[in-house]
Amino acid sequence: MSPPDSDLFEVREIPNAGRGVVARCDIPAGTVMLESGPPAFHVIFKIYGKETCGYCFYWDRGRTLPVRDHTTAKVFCSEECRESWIQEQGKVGVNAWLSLQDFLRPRGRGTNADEEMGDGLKPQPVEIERVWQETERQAKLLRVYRQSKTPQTKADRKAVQAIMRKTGEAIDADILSYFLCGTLFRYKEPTRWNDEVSILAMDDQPYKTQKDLESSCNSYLHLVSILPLELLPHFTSELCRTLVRADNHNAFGIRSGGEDSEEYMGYGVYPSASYFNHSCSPNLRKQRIGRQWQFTAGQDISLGDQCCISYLGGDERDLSFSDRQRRLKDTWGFDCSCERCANERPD
Ligand SMILES: C[S@@+](CC[C@H](N)C(=O)[O-])C[C@H]1O[C@@H](n2cnc3c(N)ncnc32)[C@H](O)[C@@H]1O
Repeated sequence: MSPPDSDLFEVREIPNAGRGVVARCDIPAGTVMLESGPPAFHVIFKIYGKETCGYCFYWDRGRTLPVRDHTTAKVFCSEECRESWIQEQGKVGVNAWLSLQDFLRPRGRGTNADEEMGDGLKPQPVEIERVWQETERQAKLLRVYRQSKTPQTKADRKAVQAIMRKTGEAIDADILSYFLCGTLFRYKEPTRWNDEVSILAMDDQPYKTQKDLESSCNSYLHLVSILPLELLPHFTSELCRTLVRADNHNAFGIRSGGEDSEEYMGYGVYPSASYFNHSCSPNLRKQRIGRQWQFTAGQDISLGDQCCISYLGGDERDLSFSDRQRRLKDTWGFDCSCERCANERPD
């Protein structure tokens, strides 16, 4: 279990910023430092689902793409991408996406991506634990119900129906997709899950509101009720909780055009790219090329320098010290300790 390593950089502890990437040698501007490979797990929001290639994330200015798979509701820019997607998902994966689509289709079930997730305080760890424990209790009933070969008691059936009724009002296609993608990753790549995902920086308070927490718990119950039985033992509340905790600190936005483009189509976690800390004057540039991110030295970097990207969007880099600090705290939950902030911090 170790972070990525290369001839150009190593991952080290950085004062006040956890681990970070440090140059192992002098690196000339323009050097490609890292290509991340595809995301371990990601989501393309439902509203962009018909316009974004399910494999390579190609987006043609909102036009519908030519290759459509009606059963899984995925679209692709080419037959080749469709074939690659099918191969990557495997039989179990394709079946799982079919089950999800069957669940979503009849009721035109939607997305909360752009919806107000409600006001209120961030749930604290104790409250998060309580809600997930209650959810797990309900999930156990659902699992027994689905796996049981013997007829259920009337009371059990009623209990299961009550759970599904309760959760049925609040269905979030985006969280469901994200959880399913993460589940398939762990199912297919258990070693990478242990070595790369479980060691990422995790957020202990990842839910913005109580409603946000409930959406996650409901999505877990929905998937317990519909996933192919083969996947069920691999799909746990612990997995869902890790996916949410990891995405808050590590996800990269998947945008349509350049890095700062307006169309925010989804997000993904790329473990090898998760060790770049933020700087308000970054020395790396990042660019999404299809399914992966490429990180390039934006200037000459000296041996021992920390290699940083910017977590802020285009114009945000011009914000004042206090506005940048607020933005990073609100969105990412940390007090920026980069060199520029240290220099601009009023005494
Ligand atoms: C993608 S991770 C970067 C790697 C992380 N430092 C680690 O130890 O795994 C993002 C997290 O790193 C920390 N971080 C990144 N840039 C920082 C900065 N400029 N100042 C303080 N903390 C920072 C924050 O905790 C943030 O949520």
